[in-house]
Amino acid sequence: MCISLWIYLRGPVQIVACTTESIRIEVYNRTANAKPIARIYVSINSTCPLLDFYPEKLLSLKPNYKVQEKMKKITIAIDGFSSCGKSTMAKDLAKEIGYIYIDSGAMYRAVTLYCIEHNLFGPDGEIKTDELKQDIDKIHISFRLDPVTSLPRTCLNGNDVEERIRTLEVSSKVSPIATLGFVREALVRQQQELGKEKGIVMDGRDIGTTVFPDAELKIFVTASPAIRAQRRYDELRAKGQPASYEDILHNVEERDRIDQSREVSPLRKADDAILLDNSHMTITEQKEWLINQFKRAAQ
Ligand SMILES: Nc1ncnc2c1ncn2[C@@H]1O[C@H](COP(=O)(O)OP(=O)(O)O)[C@@H](O)[C@H]1O
Ligand SMILES: Nc1ccn([C@H]2C[C@H](O)[C@@H](COP(=O)(O)OP(=O)(O)O)O2)c(=O)n1
Repeated sequence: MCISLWIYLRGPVQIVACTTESIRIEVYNRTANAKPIARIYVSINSTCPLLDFYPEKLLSLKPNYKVQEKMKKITIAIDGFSSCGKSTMAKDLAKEIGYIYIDSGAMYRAVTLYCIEHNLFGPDGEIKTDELKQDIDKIHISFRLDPVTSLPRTCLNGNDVEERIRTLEVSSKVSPIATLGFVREALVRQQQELGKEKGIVMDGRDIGTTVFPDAELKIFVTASPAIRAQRRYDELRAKGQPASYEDILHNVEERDRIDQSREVSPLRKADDAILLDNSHMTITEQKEWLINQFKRAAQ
């Protein structure tokens, strides 16, 4: 078993719970303060050794405590099609209300990057499933908080891979990886562990249906494939990464197809999810819309 923790500790630390399955640590201000400024959950499970931790309160530079304090702590699931703005919305909301934000897609992307780097794709793009199964114990995913942006950065076996998991190569290989039952089982367990205490916004494909079926607020986001491809194209160009609109559109459509048709936890709207088509909404408009949904659900 291997445990690695990276966190900027800003105060006294207290281990509040320690079982054979998990350790829960709270970090306090040096000044007397009843509330922890960070909570870290580390799950230890020999069949699922992927580790995650999240310094909760450090996520928010200025969380809107006024909104949060008088409301109940809930779970927010944001699912939907590729590149429609799920993580943008989820991050914006989490910052506003001081919740944990987890990008579950980043976890599938990190497993994909591991496969690329360890030659676990065959010449025709087929996954060497048996070898990946053997290696799954060696894949450690965690989130490290960026001290400048206060947003989580994805780490794979201790290395920051936040940029490398966003390339078109990873995007084009991630959907087949996400169809594998044993990969999904390992990641879903981790995601559920992270959300045990509520106060979390998680985005992905199966959050409202499989990971948190009891979430108090479920959103299902969509936008037209052309608009989604354009958004991803603009993003890659802005980062100075080479991009072809046609390749991205093809990738978006192909991933939609695989995500919707896979056997395990296919992408679908939960019956109790609210549908949002943000094709013609600005980022600010969708943020305001989502905050209103939160206020209603957390009352
Ligand atoms: N309403 C919007 N209008 C224009 N661009 C948007 C909107 N929402 C998100 N974006 C941009 O679209 C791109 C994809 O958004 P992202 O949040 O990464 O999508 P997802 O998490 O669904 O894959 C990002 O560059 C983001 O800034
Ligand atoms: N909960 C999740 C999250 C992502 N996935 C899969 C499906 C997606 O094609 C990949 C990558 O997800 P990601 O959210 O990063 O993809 P986009 O940002 O929408 O392009 O992972 C999944 O199967 N289940």
